[in-house]
Amino acid sequence: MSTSGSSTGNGPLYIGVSTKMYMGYQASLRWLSEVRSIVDDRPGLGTGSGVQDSPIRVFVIPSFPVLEPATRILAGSPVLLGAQNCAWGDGPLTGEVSPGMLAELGVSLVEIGHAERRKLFGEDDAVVARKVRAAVGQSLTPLLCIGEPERIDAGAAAAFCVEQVRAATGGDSGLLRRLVLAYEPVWAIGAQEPAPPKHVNAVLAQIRAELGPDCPLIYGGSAGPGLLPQLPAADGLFLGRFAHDAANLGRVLDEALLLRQADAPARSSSSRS
Ligand SMILES: O=C[C@H](O)COP(=O)(O)O
Repeated sequence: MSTSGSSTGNGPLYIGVSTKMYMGYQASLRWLSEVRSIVDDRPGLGTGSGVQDSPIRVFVIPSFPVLEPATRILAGSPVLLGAQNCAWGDGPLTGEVSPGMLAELGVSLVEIGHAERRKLFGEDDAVVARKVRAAVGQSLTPLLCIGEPERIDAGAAAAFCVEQVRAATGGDSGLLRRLVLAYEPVWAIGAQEPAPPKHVNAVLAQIRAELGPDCPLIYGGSAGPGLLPQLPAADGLFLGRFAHDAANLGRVLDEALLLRQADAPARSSSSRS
């Protein structure tokens, strides 16, 4: 999946959902079928063959055992398939899933460094960095999750996140260009409400100023309908619980389509100049 260039303002918006471990196998399949219908009902999202031209990149990240049937449910649609984690390689890593196998399955992006992996499964910066390289080595796009653990001011939060990105990439700008960054303040994950838009916009703007325009930067943490229009600094949303009702994903996609339609005249005139 090509991610080149920042999408803020005129590039694609990334709208994705992880099911985490909230759904069983059958429920996941039903949800994926609903997502498929919701996307099919919105021709502005494009088709599977035209995904690189679509103004919106939709992705879903179900549990590992669901990935293979997901490829059939989503076949021909523009929805990209992601995995919630990967190993740092293959071989003697019992119980893990290699990036190579994910690529073989048709997965195009993989979450790395989610706050729950860092906190509950002891993934430190070194492990995250190994996974990022392993994923890129198999042409997967790492969806690198970053975010401050506690409520702190926007400047300190952005500095924390930039350090996480540098640790994950070793400062390699070529690697940075291969990522999608998901800013998820840990304190806003699993909460009633997302982080305040003012905080999110300030953190995203400062991360962007530090890292440059080369990779999409999206927001996650209790996100749902109504949030995206309040986040002009975000290149999209990474949704959890509030999109497990697939109708809410539809609402967010409508908001994303409206935003990109509103941008279209500016985009076409800037492409002429
Ligand atoms: O994976 C998604 C994010 O961690 C957000 O999850 P949430 O919306 O349920 O807080």
